[in-house]
Amino acid sequence: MAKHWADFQYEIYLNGMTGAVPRLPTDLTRLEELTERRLGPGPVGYVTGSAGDGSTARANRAALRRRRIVPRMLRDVHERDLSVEVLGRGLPAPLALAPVGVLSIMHPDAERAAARAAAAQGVPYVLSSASSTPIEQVAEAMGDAERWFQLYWAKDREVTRSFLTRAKAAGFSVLVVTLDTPLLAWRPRDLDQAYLPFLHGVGTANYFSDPAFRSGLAKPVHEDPNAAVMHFVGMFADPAKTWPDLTFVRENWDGPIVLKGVLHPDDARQAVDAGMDGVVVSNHGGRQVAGSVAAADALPGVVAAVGDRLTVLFDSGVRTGDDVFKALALGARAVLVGRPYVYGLALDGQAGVEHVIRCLLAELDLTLALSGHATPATVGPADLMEDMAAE
Ligand SMILES: Cc1cc2nc3c(=O)[nH]c(=O)nc-3n(C[C@H](O)[C@H](O)[C@H](O)COP(=O)(O)O)c2cc1C
Ligand SMILES: CCCCC(=O)C(=O)O
Repeated sequence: MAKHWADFQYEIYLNGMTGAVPRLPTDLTRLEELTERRLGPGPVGYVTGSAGDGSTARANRAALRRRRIVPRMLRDVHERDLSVEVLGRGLPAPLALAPVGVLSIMHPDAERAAARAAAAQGVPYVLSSASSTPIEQVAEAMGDAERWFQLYWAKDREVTRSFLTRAKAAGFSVLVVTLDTPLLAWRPRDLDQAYLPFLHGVGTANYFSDPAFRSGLAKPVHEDPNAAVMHFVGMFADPAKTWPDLTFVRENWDGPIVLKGVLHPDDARQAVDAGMDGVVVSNHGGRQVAGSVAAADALPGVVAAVGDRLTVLFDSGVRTGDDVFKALALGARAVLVGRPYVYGLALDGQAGVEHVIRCLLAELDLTLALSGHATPATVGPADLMEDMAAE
């Protein structure tokens, strides 16, 4: 029998018999406000902030809330199974932790804590290129748990080649190539405080640990750390790249490759032509193009264009189990979640990240059951209706 994630509900109530209540709220939409009070203004602005006036991040939430579930009754949901197959791997649930850089500004245990939490709960951890912990050390913290690597596709080919070699050797299976960040967007919350996390003593240790990166520096990192950070800022991504350049990535990675940040159906079709295995429909949590289409509004078009040829994943704005349900209903195979687990990390380290995963999946399990589904496979557009007046 598959694990019933909803059992977490009665575990919480039973623990309550000894006076214990969860350390963090079980309504994950409340974590942002708590994090605002916990972290310093620089880090909190960086994690909660978005591009421009924040309209894309708000649109992401609105597009999910606007879709309402139409539950079905009497459909035997006694035995449920949330497991899904994604890119040839069996996952216990349709969820992965999104790549998030510089986690050391959120919690001293940083990427190791997030990776351990993912491993403990069995969901894939997607490690950011811009992590504050080197690739190998994250792998070591994870044992043989499922791990994916997110590539910032550098100007310097040798850095990209080196990252891919290191990630492969460290047991990362799926490559996630982020396309939506060829430049860092206009982010007023960071600009108004003149706060660029990489310049505040946390650097991007993953780059600093890389021999190919270091060989591009005029002076060793410890002699001029700010110059090293500015070198990173100038080379971590490459606005000159075009679709044919993907050949290089394909030739240097023999596992599945997923393109993250696809919103237009024609770009999804180009991903097929480029021999890719999947896409993440995402607007980077509203952090890149202000005024962009909401990710959930872009999802059906991408699914219609390539859903039979590529694995379509989704992120941007997922905060609750019913949000995950809605993304599945719109055609996503699985979702990535970003800020909520970072808030969990900031508030309670590894335990906080595990709390977020368990709440999301318990709520998803119950949403499925209460809507008449025993598995994600049966969920589809007929489970949703649109309510333009929804709050
Ligand atoms: C603080 C922060 C740092 C991020 N760093 C990266 C990164 O290094 N690479 C990447 O592909 N996406 C990065 N993202 C975007 C996430 O992977 C993901 O697309 C986004 O957070 C999803 O939206 P959500 O936060 O609403 O769940 C970052 C997001 C945040 C909030
Ligand atoms: C250099 C880019 C860093 C991380 C990122 O993707 C984000 O802040 O959204």
